Amino acid sequence: MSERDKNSRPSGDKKPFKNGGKPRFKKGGRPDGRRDTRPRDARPMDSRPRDSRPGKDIPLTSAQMTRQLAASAVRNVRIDGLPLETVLSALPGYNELDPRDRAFVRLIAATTFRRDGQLKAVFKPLIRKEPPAFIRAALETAAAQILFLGTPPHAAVGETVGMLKSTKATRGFANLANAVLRKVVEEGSKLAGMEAPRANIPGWIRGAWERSYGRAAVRKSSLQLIKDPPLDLTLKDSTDDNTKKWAETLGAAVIMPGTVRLSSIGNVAELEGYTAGDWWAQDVAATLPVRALETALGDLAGKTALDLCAAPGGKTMQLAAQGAKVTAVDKSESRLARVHENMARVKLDAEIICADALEWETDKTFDVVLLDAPCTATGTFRRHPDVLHNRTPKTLSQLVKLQDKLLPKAASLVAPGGYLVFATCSLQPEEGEPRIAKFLENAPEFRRIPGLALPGLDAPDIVNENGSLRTLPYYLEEEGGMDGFFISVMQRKEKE
Ligand SMILES: C[S@@+](CC[C@H](N)C(=O)[O-])C[C@H]1O[C@@H](n2cnc3c(N)ncnc32)[C@H](O)[C@@H]1O
Repeated sequence: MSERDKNSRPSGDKKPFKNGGKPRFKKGGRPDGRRDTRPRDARPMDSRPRDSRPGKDIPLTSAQMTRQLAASAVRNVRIDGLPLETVLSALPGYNELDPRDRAFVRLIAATTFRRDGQLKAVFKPLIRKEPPAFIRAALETAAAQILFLGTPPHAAVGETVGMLKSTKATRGFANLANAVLRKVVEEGSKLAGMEAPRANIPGWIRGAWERSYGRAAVRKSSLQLIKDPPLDLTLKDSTDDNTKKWAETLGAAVIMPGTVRLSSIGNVAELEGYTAGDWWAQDVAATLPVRALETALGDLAGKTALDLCAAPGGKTMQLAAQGAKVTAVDKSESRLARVHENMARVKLDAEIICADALEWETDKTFDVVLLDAPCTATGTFRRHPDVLHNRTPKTLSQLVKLQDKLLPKAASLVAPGGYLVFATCSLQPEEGEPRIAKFLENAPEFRRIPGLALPGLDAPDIVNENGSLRTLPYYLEEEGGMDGFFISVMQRKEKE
């Protein structure tokens, strides 16, 4: 064993997973004993189970590697509470895979999250003692391939068992995995079929949705979770003629003027119009905050607009395409890099500022302030099923507190007579109406603009009893659904 391997092996513990698969060094510490001071999402994530012993490992084949990466991704999303994309790109080996293998790893992990409740139901009668988290993830990802992705069972079982055998720390679970996965091949379809798709939504989230939107709405929405999501494109020129032209060019459906839909995501950068900057990818629901503003104002051309929390820039592009003079603020430098890229590609201008919105100071006020607030993003589960598994009631309450601070700050930057839009891509009721009610209690200079019509969108019940817009994932059901969004438009009095 090399010096490095000796150092990375936690001392005094010879049995694999004695502690349930948790890292054997102190939380926040590193195997060499020094404290890792980097932020959690900046630390490298190991694709191996954390207490594996590299010196004894057998090299993985590429097929085994894809299974190991998928299982590691599922485990790490659950344990570290980070987005799947962040976890994947931090896994050693992932970025070096060819694009097809990368897509397969992502598909396996996403399908595991989409089918969470059904997979739990499959394993319940098959596993007596809960295995460590990585082993559990390896079993679930293998079952997702067998039951939902059409992978030949012998390949899914063989590669998973081979992958477990290759590492000393997981070798002891290879026989168990082999036996359990063979049962999955025999009985899995029946067991999965007995569980309703709504069980794929974690209980605490499902309960909140059912209380707010009713059981039927949640059942219908859960059917969107198990489907491949479509791809919506927002057109820079949103006229009817241009919308029809792009629908024909791309073989897409018209969802509303300015939005066309392709039935699957594919490689966006290869589509006609991407390089020329004629459109950008954006779910139709995410376009509604700016469309609601347009309805309230009539015309955005020449108005000053502040897009607070702007990255990656979907709404900045919309505002600029409508002729507004846009200032875009976000605190994430890496996400703002995407705003710069996007604005350059679509050939639109905005002043782009990297700052914490709560601390950012300016003498200016704006005709329009759009606060697309940081939120749990549970409304985006069609494209990001991991959001249902890396959020907790604690993260929800932290985000609500942040929203309660950001709203008055955004309001302070609205000119007299100007408009304030609050939006979240969340289905959690706490991240919608109660935030507006709380804000308005202390801001009598603002009033709601209720019941905004959205021309051309064929989704009923979009305006709630308070006049806010609330979209649910099963709207546009036949066409592939839409993200869950909450949107409220308010206006500041001319004189106070
Ligand atoms: C929902 S996303 C915004 C999506 C964006 N409006 C769009 O349409 O593409 C929320 C953004 O808020 C940013 N953010 C979170 N807290 C912030 C803060 N205190 N100040 C500024 N930006 C913040 C995050 O970096 C993230 O980019």
